[in-house]
Amino acid sequence: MTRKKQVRTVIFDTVKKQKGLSLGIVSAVIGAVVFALIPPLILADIVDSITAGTDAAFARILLYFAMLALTGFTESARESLLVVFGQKITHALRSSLMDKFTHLTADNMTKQEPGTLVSRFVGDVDTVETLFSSGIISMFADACRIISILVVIWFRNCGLAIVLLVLLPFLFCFTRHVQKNILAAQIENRKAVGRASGHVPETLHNIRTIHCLGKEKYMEKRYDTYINESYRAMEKTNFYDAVYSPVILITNAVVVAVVMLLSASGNTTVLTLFGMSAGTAVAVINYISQIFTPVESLGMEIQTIQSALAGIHRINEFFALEENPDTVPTHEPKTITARSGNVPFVEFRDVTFGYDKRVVLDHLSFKVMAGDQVTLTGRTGAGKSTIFKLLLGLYKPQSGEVLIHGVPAADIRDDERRRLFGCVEQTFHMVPGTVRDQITLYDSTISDEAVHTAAELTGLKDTIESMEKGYDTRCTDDLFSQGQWQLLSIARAAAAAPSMLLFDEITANLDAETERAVLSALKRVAENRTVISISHRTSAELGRIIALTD
Ligand SMILES: Nc1ncnc2c1ncn2[C@@H]1O[C@H](COP(=O)(O)OP(=O)(O)OP(=O)(O)O)[C@@H](O)[C@H]1O
Repeated sequence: MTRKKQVRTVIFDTVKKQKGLSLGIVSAVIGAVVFALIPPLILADIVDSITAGTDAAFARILLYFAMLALTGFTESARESLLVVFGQKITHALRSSLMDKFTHLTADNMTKQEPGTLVSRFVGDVDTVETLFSSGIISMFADACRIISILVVIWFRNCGLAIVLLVLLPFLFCFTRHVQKNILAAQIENRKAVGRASGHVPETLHNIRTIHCLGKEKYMEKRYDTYINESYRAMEKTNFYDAVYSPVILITNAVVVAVVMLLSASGNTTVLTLFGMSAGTAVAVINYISQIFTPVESLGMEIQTIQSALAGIHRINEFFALEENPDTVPTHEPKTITARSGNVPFVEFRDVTFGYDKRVVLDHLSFKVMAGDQVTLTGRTGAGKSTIFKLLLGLYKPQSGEVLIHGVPAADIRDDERRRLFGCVEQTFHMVPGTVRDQITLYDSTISDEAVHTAAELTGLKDTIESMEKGYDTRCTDDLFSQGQWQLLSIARAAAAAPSMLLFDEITANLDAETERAVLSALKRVAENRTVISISHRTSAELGRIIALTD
């Protein structure tokens, strides 16, 4: 099932939750547009009074400054409220992305590249924030400002209004051209940055192989290529950024000059369109600079919006990925572990499964009864670990059924799954925290007694208790040897007292002596439990053998 979440729904939910803030933004936007129109009109009046030889009332001068202050105040209120709103959106989006990530199907989760994922959580979400702090709402405010100024100019100097009406579409086309090129360059840059950020963890992950094969230069070169691609894309963006603003400013200056020249001409026809009083001239110059400023920022805002759209598109793609179904069980909760009798603990009934189009398991059938201890063997890539993934409900079979006590494995609830299965893999995956946290995995239902018993069963008790802080020692990579980590892994599996243990080649990376220690711990923990283990080596085999053949 896929939750119908999209960037749009996250934004609407935030607007609904932040009603006061949203209302404040709307008032500040309207206030800023209206108040910005008034000062030039008052100024025109004052100048006309002075040129007519009458006294410019002190109150009017005060009002002019008060209006200027009010315009500044509403504009900064708008900016501040938009920044706060943008941060609320960022918070909501990151929470939703994390929620989505934790619900992804195993298949989708393993396909995520770390670099791309990070750029989605950080870069793409930031672009959506700028959509609000300096994008869509500022653009709407600027559009309202342009229209309102045009209307006022029309009543004061219709010739200038006509000039602006002719000029603005050209400016708009120029702006669009610049924006399109900037967007293309930004997408190129984002891809290159994604590749570069993915390259660092990839290098770290494979550092030993790189050193062994002497591939340091190759890795450096690849990183340089990604950085250069990003640099070239950034250069393109900077070029268009640098060209855009001067063109707008020069046009502003030319329009003012032309209108002033025309209004000073003696031609009566020209004067019917461009003639104006000294006060109106002052107001008009003011308005012209006011109309060019929003046109200039409109260009930047459209650019912000376009790059945010690319970010929104990528986030929506992520939101559209398939999720694990909400485990609404088809069975009564807490009944699976209790079932026994003739129902097999595990049954693979004519199971066919593969990743993408490649078939890994082809019509596989076998049963494991409660208390059985079996070992899966087969050539590498035969699908042994895949059987575990199906058992744990991480994947569903393409045909056939994987049943745990008669219930499809994928339908088992998460809390019940930990009571059913204890899984030990080839390597230990540490969680941040103490030795106790490694064993309990933060499950508060696992008592201290269970933790101690698990440590004792695996032979780790003395080692842990000899540490200064015992079970409360914070774990670091060098706290235990490889074999001891593996024993801790077995303790983790045993602590929840699961009905079944799954061992995936747990002695694969160990020397002979450590292997013996791990195997004897494994045998103690496996006593009276159902066990399925994967093994290439006969020494590690446990009970009945199920061989996977081609
Ligand atoms: N998440 C995945 N996406 C795509 N292919 C996968 C995935 N996991 C495993 N495979 C492929 O499926 C096949 C079976 O893998 P699996 O790990 O189950 O084999 P295995 O028998 O456990 O092998 P080994 O003994 O080497 O661990 C392999 O060819 C592997 O490359």
